[in-house]
Amino acid sequence: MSRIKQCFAQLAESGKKALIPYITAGDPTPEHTVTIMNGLVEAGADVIEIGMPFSDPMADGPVIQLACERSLAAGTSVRKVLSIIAEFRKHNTHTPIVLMGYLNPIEFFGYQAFANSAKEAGVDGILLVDLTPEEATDVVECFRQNDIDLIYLLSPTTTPARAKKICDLASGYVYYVSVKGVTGAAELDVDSVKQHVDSLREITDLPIGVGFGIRDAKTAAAVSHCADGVIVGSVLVNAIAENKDQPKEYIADALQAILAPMRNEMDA
Ligand SMILES: O=P(O)(O)OC[C@@H](O)[C@@H](O)c1c[nH]c2ccccc12
Repeated sequence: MSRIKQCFAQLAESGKKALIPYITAGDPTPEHTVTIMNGLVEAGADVIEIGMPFSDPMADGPVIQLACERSLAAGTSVRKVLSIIAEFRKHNTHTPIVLMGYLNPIEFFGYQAFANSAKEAGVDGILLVDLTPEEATDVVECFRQNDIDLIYLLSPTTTPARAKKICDLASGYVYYVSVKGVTGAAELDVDSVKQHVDSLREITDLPIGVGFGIRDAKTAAAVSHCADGVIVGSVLVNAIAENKDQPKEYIADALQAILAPMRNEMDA
């Protein structure tokens, strides 16, 4: 059983929901990332979503765009991201890692080579923002061969027919994007999220994670009541930006101070 599947199964058994923080790898520098990841686990992360920095992150708002810039300026490459994950895996073999990114750098690296190296580094899932299900066949095969789960995005405007097609390709979990727009959205309507998640339940048995616009413990808890997991990005990435000149342990603490209350409120 994949690490992601196992994680959601264990959570379901104990009546809990997955807390999935997102950070951009190499932000502010590659030397920071493992320490920050350890902090996220300590604060109660069940899965970690790691972004591969990209120069044109079209689904991202300003907060994550700037994180990509900091990371690229510090020399983060695809290979570097994988070595960061391998480093984390030396002492953590239980937390599933989902790599999030855009197609271009991976196409350049080579899909097969990337999928093989990702597996070797300890990656469990991959979320490629601009991979449409129509184009997916070859790419999907490279990841399948390596038992890497394919996480797909579904949005408020995805039709039921398309959602079904996407869910049939997906494994691990599906990611419901709570709002139309980019990451770091200000407002999220819990009632509308619940309605959409309920209708997705008729299409798929996969766990459903919800992300975009979750920035406080109250919202995280409210969303977790109608989904299987919550994904939290920009509020954490913003805390990295605000503390980027501090020691890495200090940054890790700042992120824990945001994530731990979410964990508490979700489990309450
Ligand atoms: O930042 P937010 O609003 O908390 O949303 C999570 C999101 O950042 C993370 O999952 C993510 C970062 N970049 C993305 C690109 C597409 C979809 C999702 C993402």
